[in-house]
Amino acid sequence: MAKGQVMTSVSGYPRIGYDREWKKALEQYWAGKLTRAELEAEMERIELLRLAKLKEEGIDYIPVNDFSWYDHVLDMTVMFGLIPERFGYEGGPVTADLMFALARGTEKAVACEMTKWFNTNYHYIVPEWEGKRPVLTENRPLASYRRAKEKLGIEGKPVLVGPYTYVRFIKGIPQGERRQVLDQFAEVYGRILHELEAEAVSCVQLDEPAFVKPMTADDWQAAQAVYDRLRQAAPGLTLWVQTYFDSVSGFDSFLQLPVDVYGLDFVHGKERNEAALRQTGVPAGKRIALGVIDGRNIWRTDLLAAATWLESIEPIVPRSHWIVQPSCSLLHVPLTAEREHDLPGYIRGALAFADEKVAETARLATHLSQPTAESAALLAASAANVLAWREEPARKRPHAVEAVERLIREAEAAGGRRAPYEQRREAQRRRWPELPLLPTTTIGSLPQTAEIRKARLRFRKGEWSAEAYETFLRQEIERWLRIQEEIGLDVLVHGEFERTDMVEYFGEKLDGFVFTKFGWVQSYGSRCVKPPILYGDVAFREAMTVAETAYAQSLTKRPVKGMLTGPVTILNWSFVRDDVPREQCAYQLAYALRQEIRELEQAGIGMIQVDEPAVKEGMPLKPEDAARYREWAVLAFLLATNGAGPDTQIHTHMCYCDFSDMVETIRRMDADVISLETARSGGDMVDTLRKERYELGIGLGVYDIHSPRVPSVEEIERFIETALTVLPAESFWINPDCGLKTRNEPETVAALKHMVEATVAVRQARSASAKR
Ligand code: MET
Ligand SMILES: [Zn+2]
Repeated sequence: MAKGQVMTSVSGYPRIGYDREWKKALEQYWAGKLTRAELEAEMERIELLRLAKLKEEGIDYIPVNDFSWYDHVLDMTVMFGLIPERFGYEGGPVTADLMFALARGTEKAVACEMTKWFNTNYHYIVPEWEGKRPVLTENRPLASYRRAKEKLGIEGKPVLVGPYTYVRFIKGIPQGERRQVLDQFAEVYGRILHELEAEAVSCVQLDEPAFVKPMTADDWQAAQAVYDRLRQAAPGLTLWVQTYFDSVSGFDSFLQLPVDVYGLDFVHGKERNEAALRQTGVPAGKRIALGVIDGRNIWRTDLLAAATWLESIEPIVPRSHWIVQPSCSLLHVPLTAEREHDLPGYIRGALAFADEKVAETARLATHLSQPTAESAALLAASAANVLAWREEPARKRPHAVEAVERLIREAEAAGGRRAPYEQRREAQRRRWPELPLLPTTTIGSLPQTAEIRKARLRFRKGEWSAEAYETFLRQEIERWLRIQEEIGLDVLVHGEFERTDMVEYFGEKLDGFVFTKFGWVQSYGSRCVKPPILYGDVAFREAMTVAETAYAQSLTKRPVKGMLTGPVTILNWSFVRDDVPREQCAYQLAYALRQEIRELEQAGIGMIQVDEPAVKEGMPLKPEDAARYREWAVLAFLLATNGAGPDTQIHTHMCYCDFSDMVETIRRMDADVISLETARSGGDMVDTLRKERYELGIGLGVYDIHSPRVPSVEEIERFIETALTVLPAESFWINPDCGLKTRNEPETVAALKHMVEATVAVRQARSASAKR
């Protein structure tokens, strides 16, 4: 007997297409190889294909308007006519070219900023506030709804970034005006919803992930006011407010919003959401969208466990009021695991990308609506599959696990740190007595020319032998060593020419990772990444970076810095197994890197950089979870590095990091030298350093590597002088902001020359004034 129909939904679906045809179309259009009409036709084809797919899978609430030509936040900005002055917009419809201009910049106008969408690797275009009232240039959700209906007969569910979250993202709203701005947006959202209601749209989803971030009583009051207005604007429309990526901050307030469906994440932040749900209940008649399938990760769900859990909340919300769905938009996972034939069967069988997750959602709801022998068997098979995966012997490396446990125990007993910094500094000074004050260096990668990329590809495809490839790499290393010496840099690098990507490179050389063929995920605009998959225990196989680094060192008397990617960064830029705690994986990675550091030391490499650019982005969304994360992130870094001798100089590097909230964590990482990106926030950094004395070695990025512009000697000099007002010269290093792989050779050489010239000038000025 049916206990009530359980509905299914999807919050969003990847837009890039099975062969990344979305990316290809965009890039061809930008290159002038596709007309506007051709682009439009291709985009529509891709959009309809995904809708048809969701329909075929039997999803009840099919998202429309989540599809975008670039970024869904930018779509909202365009819809509101929020075009910054510098783009010369004069009102009216916003063309696709103008939209692309905001995202990519033009000769006359710099692009809008881009930033990470919560703690994902998706980046959105940041809206800017210049005081102009938002308007409705075009009801885009309505247009998407009509397209789906006319072309496929689908009654789609328009998805929009909700007003509260959208306004929270706008940068430049003056203090104290946020409420008023929110009001203006509430009016425009009201019009959109009103028009959707008039079209007889049955249901609209407003995404409010900002509700999982800290929310004060005032914040909730503001949110309540907006939703009251939306309710008035469209009294008969089913309003669905969707949260994800963590638990809602303020469950009671959330449930007071005058909407019909409350969407909650029951994967990330599950314990808190569940406890609140059990405690508070759900107002009678309201429906609840239950995100029980992990939308962020790539593993299959134990559907039997999910069904059992759902049944446990039946006393709180009747089954007929459930909507089952993935925990968030599927934008963050690849499209299908079906084509990954090169992976071992036991891994492929454990994977669920977007399409598999959609199928899981449907399967779960079918069983819950009307259990049959067949549906029950499918659920049982799913549970058996997950169990087998958990027990799969090929994932287990007991020796590594044991060694890691031992290491942690030792670290805990000994405090985890190396010899005291002063002692290390002395040992390092003795090792490199010739190192001048304000040593100059780079962050690791040097320009990756088309020729280098071609060579790597040829080698990968088997067109080049290992010898031919190695000869090529050696030539390139040698050529760049000479260039660096000639520029006059003090600490040299080999250049990372052998690496396509700083995480992939290590993943390929460690046990415990696999790589997909088609597992692309959108990172920003047309750019897609293919994250490695950490599927089992990680273990060191053999030296990963010694050959190139030692070769570089053999060519010069100056120190060559070895380059490793840190444990937390490898973790945060991969899809990670979810059957053991994340920190466990971080420690295993750390142990493998620790062995690599040993190998480097034995090969005579004395300076080793362990890059951790992604520490900040793994930070939990809730402040109350941050301390634990910092704790294990620091421990992972220490486990990787604290085996190094006192006269080995450990460097680390972070870009994308707000030094002021990271300084304590950075200090505890105890690296001898950290290099930070500063050029774009130079002033702030200096301010922070004034307040927060930093005792260990620190390199400040003295120029922005994201732009082709070559900085002048004078401006670098000025920057160094300013920094010297807050940093002791003895601990200050000079470097660019980040790696140079995206820059070309002439601009790199010119910029580095200026950097060295500026440093020399500062050194001379100091010794002159010291003599006086
Ligand atoms: N060593 C790396 C490089 O120079 C660090 C990059 S941080 C994103 O490319
Ligand atoms: Zn960097």
